[in-house]
Amino acid sequence: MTERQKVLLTEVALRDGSHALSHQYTVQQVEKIAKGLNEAKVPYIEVAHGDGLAGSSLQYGRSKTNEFELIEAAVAVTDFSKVAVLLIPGIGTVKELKQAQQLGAKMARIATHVTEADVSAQHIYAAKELGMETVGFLMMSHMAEPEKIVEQAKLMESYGADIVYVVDSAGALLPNQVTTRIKAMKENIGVEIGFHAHNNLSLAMANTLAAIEAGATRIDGSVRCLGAGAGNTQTEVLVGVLDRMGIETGVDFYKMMDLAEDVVAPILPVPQEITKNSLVLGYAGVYSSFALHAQRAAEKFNLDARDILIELGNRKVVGGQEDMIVDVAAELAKVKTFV
Ligand SMILES: CC[C@H](O)CC(=O)C(=O)O
Ligand SMILES: [Mn+2]
Repeated sequence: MTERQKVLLTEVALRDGSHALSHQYTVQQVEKIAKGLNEAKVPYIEVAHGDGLAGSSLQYGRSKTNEFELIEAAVAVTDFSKVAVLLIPGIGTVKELKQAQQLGAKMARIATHVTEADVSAQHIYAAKELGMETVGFLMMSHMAEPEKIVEQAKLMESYGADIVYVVDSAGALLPNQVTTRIKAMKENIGVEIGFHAHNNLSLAMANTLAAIEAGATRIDGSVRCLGAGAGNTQTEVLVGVLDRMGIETGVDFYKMMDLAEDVVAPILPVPQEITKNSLVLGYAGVYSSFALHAQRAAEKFNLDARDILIELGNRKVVGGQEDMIVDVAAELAKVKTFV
């Protein structure tokens, strides 16, 4: 009998999904969701502020609950799933990484802009020293050609990353662009390859399947697609689709659907959908977590948030440059008063 192709899933609703809830998760909600994911046998559950460890701030949005309490709560209810944390060097530090590891986090995902992998060295070394499975997470991968991504992935591999992810932070990639990126990595790097999608152009599932077909074996999903912008690839749907394709995830399809419907849906302020602002994120290639900030700036300056997002895309603004959102809005408002 031939062995079934396997993919390992990381659930990001308790990290990327935090954006959809304006970082207002409570310990009770995290306990319930993590328990359900554990029972459904999801291999990894990421828990942190939406912008990673230490992201709670005026710039990125304040968390309702200290993320270490949330990590502790997730670890306490999981005996199968491993808890992962995400860290952007410069926002989070080795100190927070150590704290998360001491609380029981087993995987560290170190995220950098796709052309700045060199800033991940210290944090990847530290995560490996702490005995954590370590992922290099190349954000905004639509902004670099496959050759550049390979070069950056090789750097992360050289620092000790066990896995390197292509991250479609803006939900801007088209399936053929995912294929060329993952294929180039597959041909040139020796570690496992992962893929993280956003659904702004309604392509999260198609892009995820393209990534798997091209050789990705680590895939991110989010229950009810909770995540920044239009959210991520919907985990419970992905589990069903992969099963139909004969690809094994080890995740219990019925338990994932029940968790989505009975536990996650009731806590959502509004269902996650492709709104006009999230569609424009994908269209203009803008970091998904900018949508809510752009909406607030639009209200303040009496503008259409789409115009702000398009201009941010023109200027190739990247994660970490949230302060540019208000600057761009102010400039657009000034131009508007002069015409
Ligand atoms: C933590 C920053 C960012 O939201 C990571 C991510 O999920 C992405 O780039 O899509
Ligand atoms: Mn994301």
